[in-house]
Amino acid sequence: MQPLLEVEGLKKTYPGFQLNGVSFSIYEDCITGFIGANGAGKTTTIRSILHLISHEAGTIKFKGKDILKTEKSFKDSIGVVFDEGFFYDELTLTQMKNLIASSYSHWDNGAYTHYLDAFSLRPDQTISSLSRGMKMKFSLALALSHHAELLIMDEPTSGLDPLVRKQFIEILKEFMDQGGKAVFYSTHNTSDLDKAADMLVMIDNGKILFEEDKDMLLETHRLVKGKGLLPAETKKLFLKVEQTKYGFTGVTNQVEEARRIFPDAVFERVTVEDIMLSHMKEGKPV
Ligand SMILES: Nc1ncnc2c1ncn2[C@@H]1O[C@H](COP(=O)(O)OP(=O)(O)OP(=O)(O)O)[C@@H](O)[C@H]1O
Repeated sequence: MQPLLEVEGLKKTYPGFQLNGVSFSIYEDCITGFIGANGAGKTTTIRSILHLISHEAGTIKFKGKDILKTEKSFKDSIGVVFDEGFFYDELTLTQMKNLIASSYSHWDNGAYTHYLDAFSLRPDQTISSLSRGMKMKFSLALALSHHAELLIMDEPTSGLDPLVRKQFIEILKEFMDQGGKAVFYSTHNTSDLDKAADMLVMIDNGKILFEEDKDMLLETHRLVKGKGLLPAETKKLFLKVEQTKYGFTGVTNQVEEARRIFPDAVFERVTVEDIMLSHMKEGKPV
């Protein structure tokens, strides 16, 4: 796998919070989900990558080149979608598009019209008349209309209904089918990542907890449900385990050992949410 974007040693300090040497890569032909609790540092990381905020240390390379030295070509190569689009409410979609299109070297009006049609958006509508879902679709249409190689999105699906989220995933897959592309997006909708993600990057309290292939994670973890009281000395087999008066439920990545010790327990496949929760303890990393 070829890294398209490499983030190395990113540091950004706010009072009471620090991105602390954040490093990870976004690979070509991969949809990478960026997960973590509220306040973990997802938006701060994305804004630092996009240079919307300054950072104190760290390098960001796109196709092996420092983006500070290739600012214009990096901007041309990425499509960006935020939770709330940065739009002027009083403008029509066409007026807003014209403003944005002029800053890209390879704007493709045919592609833009295609997406506007596909999303049932009217060019003469004003931004203020768009619902949340329509705004996201408009953002996506803009992000996909200048031959971007990498889509970077911060919670693009927050507050959207399941049907729009399904459509969103279909568009991402269509984008990826072109080949040589990559998507990086933060979300709390982990069930979408079960369907769409190839890689997962998890951040907690400003530090990367893991950067893994999703299928590998799902393959190497199991949700274990057993009866009775869990012996204290076996707790270390679990990333997180909960005991009730009826039995215990926990996520393990030591599946063979757990099967040996709990032959009567039920072993179920995990979801991205199970993995995420198993790495968090009441908002703090284990
Ligand atoms: N402009 C700012 N000034 C001061 N602190 C900030 C600023 N922006 C973010 N922070 C702090 O940085 C931390 C990380 O915030 P960030 O928005 O990156 O988290 P997040 O993972 O995107 O959270 P969420 O899932 O809730 O969107 C939080 O503690 C937040 O309060």
